[in-house]
Amino acid sequence: MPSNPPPPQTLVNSLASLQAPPTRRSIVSWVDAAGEHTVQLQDRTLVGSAAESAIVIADPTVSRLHAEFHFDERGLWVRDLGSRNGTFVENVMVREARIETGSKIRMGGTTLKLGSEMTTEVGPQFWPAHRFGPLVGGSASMRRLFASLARFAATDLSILIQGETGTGKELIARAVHDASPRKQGPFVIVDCAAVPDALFESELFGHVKGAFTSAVAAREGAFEAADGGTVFLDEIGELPIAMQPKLLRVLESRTVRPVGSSEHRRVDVRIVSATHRDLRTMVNAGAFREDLYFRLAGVPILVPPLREHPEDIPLLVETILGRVPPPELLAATANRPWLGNVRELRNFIERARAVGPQQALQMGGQASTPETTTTSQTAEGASAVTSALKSVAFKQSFREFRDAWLEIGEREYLTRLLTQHSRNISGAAREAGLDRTYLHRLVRKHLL
Ligand SMILES: Nc1ncnc2c1ncn2[C@@H]1O[C@H](COP(=O)(O)OP(=O)(O)OP(=O)(O)O)[C@@H](O)[C@H]1O
Repeated sequence: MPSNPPPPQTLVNSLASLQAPPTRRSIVSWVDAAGEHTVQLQDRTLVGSAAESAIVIADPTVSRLHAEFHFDERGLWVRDLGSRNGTFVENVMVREARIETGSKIRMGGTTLKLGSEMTTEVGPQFWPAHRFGPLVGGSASMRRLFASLARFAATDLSILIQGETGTGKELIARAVHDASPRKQGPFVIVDCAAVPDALFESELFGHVKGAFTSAVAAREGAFEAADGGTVFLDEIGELPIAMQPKLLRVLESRTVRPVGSSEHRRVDVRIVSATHRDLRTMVNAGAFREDLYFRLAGVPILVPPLREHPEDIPLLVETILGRVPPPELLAATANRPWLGNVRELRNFIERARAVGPQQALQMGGQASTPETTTTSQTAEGASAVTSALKSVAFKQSFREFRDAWLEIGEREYLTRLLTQHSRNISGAAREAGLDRTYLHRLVRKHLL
């Protein structure tokens, strides 16, 4: 593994070498119950309502394996696979037909429009499986994401993961590390939202004994601890502006200088960072350095919110539950906004395990914003807990029951604590006897 810093031009070149010259590709666009979609066609592209299809159409009038697009030397074809409601090209029912840019293809009640676009993408556009390491997802957007992760994990390029809270950014960072040649090396997480400004430099680069008053012993920073592996900079948008040039210098020189030391130490790390913010708008607002942004975003990855790929919910529920979910649980997860994304879905499933889907729904799993968390809601939460306890379905193991109730109790405690302290984390942590960093994590975990 190269330990010397790749100069920016090399970074650009190595990215360019992964890209093919622009070519024209066929795309189809459609609107269904899950929203608007555009997908690039491969040599053979299966279309249906089954989650395993390359193009998944959320429409019950579309058969699970409805039709196939395929190319041959004469052009692009659509072939009906014996679907229930048929495939139509310009309103004529077809078994197989050649189609061209602009053609309208109707499958059941959904119309797909054929278009084209210039692209430089190479490699498999869709990951062939519904899993990538610990991540699950069979939707087109997740399988496209998995294909990018697989492709870039093998490189040493810096990856910037952007997505709403609970979309799986940390899990993605781990999956990238595990799929990379550095997988035997360490994976070190720095939660930039939880590090006090004064300790940032020491947290990242370490310090020598006596570097500052509380430095009673030398301490290794995250970069040295991750030597040979990956540093995951979570919530990178919270990195104080004063730290940004220091981080940039380390990324450029691939050396760190612990606080209080004059010695520069060489480190060999891969950087993966994540944020729920749009760093580009922060750059425009002067809150984030443009040069650092480009250093971090060698490969920008956008993780879709759960509401944009609701077809993945059943698979996620099954994975979280560890077995085929009962129909009433699946029904309870449908048509909800899931503002807290997969984390909120996980919390909901854990509550539903303890009290059943209906009670879990009544207890409210939706993310509440600071502005909307009121004392009356807290009281409602408390009575919901009390009534939920009365109707516990003692179906699961003791361990599952206990864990689910701990979650409920934890959330209730934190809600009251934060309300009492007007969301002042330091004050709340003091009263609760918790470390501020830990409280911060709990608050994020429960979407409070
Ligand atoms: N695609 C997925 N497959 C399986 N589990 C997932 C997936 N995405 C997220 N999760 C689960 O959802 C929860 C939240 O994921 P994670 O902590 O990675 O989100 P995040 O985007 O980093 O959140 P935050 O921005 O709040 O830190 C975790 O329990 C994680 O295991």
